Amino acid sequence: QYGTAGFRTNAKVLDHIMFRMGLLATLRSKKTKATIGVMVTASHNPEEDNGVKLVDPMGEMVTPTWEGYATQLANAEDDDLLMALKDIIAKEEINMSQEAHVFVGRDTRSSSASLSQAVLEGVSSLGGLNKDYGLVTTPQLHYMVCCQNTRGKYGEATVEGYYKKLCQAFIKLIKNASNCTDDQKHLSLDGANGIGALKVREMESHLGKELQISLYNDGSNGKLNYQCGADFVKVQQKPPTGLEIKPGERCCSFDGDADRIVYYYSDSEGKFHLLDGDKIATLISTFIKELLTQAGLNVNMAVVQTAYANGSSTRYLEETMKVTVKCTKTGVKHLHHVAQEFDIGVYFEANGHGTVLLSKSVEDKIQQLIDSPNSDDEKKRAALLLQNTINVVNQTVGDAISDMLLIEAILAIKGMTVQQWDAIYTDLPNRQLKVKVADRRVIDTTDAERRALSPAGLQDAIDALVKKYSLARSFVRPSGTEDVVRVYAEADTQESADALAHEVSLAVYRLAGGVGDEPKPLH
Ligand SMILES: CC(=O)N[C@H]1[C@@H](OP(=O)(O)O)O[C@H](CO)[C@@H](O)[C@@H]1O
Repeated sequence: QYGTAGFRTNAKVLDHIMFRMGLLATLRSKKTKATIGVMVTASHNPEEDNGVKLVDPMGEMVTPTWEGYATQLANAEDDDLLMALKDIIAKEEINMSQEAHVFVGRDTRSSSASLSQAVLEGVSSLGGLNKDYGLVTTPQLHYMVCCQNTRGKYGEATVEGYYKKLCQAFIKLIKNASNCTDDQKHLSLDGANGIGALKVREMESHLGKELQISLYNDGSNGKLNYQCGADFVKVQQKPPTGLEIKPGERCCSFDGDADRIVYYYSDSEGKFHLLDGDKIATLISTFIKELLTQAGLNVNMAVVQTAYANGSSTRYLEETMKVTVKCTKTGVKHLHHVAQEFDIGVYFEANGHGTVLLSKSVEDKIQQLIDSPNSDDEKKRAALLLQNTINVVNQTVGDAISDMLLIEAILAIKGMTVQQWDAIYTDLPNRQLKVKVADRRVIDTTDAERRALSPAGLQDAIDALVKKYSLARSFVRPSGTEDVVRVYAEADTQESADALAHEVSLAVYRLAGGVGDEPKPLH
């Protein structure tokens, strides 16, 4: 039901672009008669400084038409702005006397205050009504927009309401964890020097003693996402700077706007182990599946992944867990929509962005079990656990805070250590690389981006390279957020994954118009 459309630029984003995003959100609100959110936030790449995300309850902002309007407005010269607005109003048949409501949030970068001010001015200039939530995480703004558009059914549209909803559910869940020691209640958290760190601090008083968080990279001196945060940890496959990692201890990293999370630990030999979005999806879906069985509920559940999901996770889910797995294009908007097609859809990108969606009919069935005098104790317990799971989850979008609470609760209830969770299946070694090309649009893909249709010969070259290695898989796709082609490879050993990724990068460089120096081998 929810979608975001990102708008980013490598150049310094000027206030006037933000002003125009305020105009766009106002038009969208008038068109849909719903509240729209605008989040001013950086991308995960510390070099790409500014961005804005539009939170749209109709999920329509993600269609090419509205993305096109965003570009049209952002690029219009001052003299043409009125024309561009009139054009959109006419095409969308927008009734300008309709009220408009826009919620605005921002992250902790020093530029965010003036950028969000520009958004607010854009909204006011078209007569829209705005509410400035100030410093919030992206998923918190999504939550507010949802509460507003469901007239409070989803919760209370305040930051306090968000903490209360999630923490109360977490505390109810954790009551089912017997023999949880203080050690197990401890978590080290890398806040990516971003808004998530501030918000976790704010939330702590609601958690009581049930979860003890040591916060690192809390923004007091480091730079947002720089050598820390979920994306750095996932791509570099190493711990963030600024976090003291003690052997065996459970750690996690948020990204800068707190919509992604990854877990990790280092073993007694100092080897780093990453538990990414695929491991998270596996843990959550297994937990929910067990509860559904205990509650005697037969519902249609699926895990939604992208091509970046580790092959081992897909195999484990399908073959061992007998869970339906779907693969979509990269980008949460794609995963979210596919997850909605199921009674329960657990979706995660490998990078740690994801959540769980539950249909109204499943929620009703769970409530009936809780209310029914005929349910036995086991069924009732399972149904209550499912209900509190639903309440701890932010169903509007992937949310690092909510995911963290759910994961912590599951580990405590199952009495599972991070090592046991990691041992559910073993990731295939993998490598992600980037290749610069003159025009990344020359690469066209199909089959959820797993196969390249163009340029000619590229897919054949990849197929031939993959054949050289065992358990290997590789694909390339143009990034949607950076001017690069991304290369992914996995294989039975790290050396093979690295070699395959390098060879595929060379094929891209040669067949898709690489620029600059030829990619060099990793070793
Ligand atoms: C491989 C990878 O991590 N890709 C990321 C990245 O997209 P690209 O289209 O690959 O640039 O940014 C997206 C938005 O944050 C995120 O949804 C996606 O998963």
